[in-house]
Amino acid sequence: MTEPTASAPPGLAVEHLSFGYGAELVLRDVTFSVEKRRFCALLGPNGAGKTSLFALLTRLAMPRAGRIGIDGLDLAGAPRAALSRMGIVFQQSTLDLDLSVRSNLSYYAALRGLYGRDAARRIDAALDRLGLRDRAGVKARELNGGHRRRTEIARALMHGPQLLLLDEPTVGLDPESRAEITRHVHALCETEGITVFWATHLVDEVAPGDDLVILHQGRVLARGVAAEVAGDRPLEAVFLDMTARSA
Ligand SMILES: Nc1ncnc2c1ncn2[C@@H]1O[C@H](COP(=O)(O)OP(=O)(O)OP(=O)(O)O)[C@@H](O)[C@H]1O
Repeated sequence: MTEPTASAPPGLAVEHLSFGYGAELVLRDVTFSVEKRRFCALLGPNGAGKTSLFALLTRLAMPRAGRIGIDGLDLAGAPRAALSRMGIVFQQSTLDLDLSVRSNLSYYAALRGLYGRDAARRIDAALDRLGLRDRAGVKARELNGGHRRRTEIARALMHGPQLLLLDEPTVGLDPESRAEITRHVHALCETEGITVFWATHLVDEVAPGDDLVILHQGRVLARGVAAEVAGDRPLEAVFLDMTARSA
């Protein structure tokens, strides 16, 4: 995790961000940055503010204070250009269950202004990336939870984003599918060279070499490489201690 430099802006920069739904703030002076092509886990218990932060990153909500940079672009100043660099997987599934995997991707491609051969090529590439080519014709309703999530990740990558945001993408999955999706996205980060920002409340989804931001009650309690944040103790114990201490 590095501070921004003039030559290489971070994939994601969050600076002094504050936000609340009413009088009370649910994000307070949140600051961190993620270097390009890194996997960063946003780890926080229920109610920490993870989904609220995602709402700000995707401009579904506006901050009270602070700034968000995407690949060197200011999200408030150049929202279209900044958003076009992002792929997003929300916590709640947004697949049309009555459409096939391919049709779900085609529909989304059209929304992104992608048609014809270009769209077909991108869809095939996205299906291959997520190991879904043999399920292209299957209705989303007939997929298991893990394959539905993979379809959403494939869809989020179709327009070639530099930054992939995932809000608790393994919620509701069985342990095997959860481990598989977590592994898959870590691999994508390496092979595709994209920056990944992954929200979770589950410590076992964080690899020792990942960047890590621990969020609790709207505040950043720790940030850095996960192994360094953990030190010589298991990350789970450090996380539980930190969140209990600040409660
Ligand atoms: N629409 C809303 N109106 C008012 N308060 C809200 C709203 N959405 C969230 N909150 C509150 O904001 C705080 C942060 O919630 P948020 O959903 O961002 O946390 P989270 O880390 O994503 O939690 P979870 O893992 O449970 O989804 C919580 O106290 C929550 O009750």
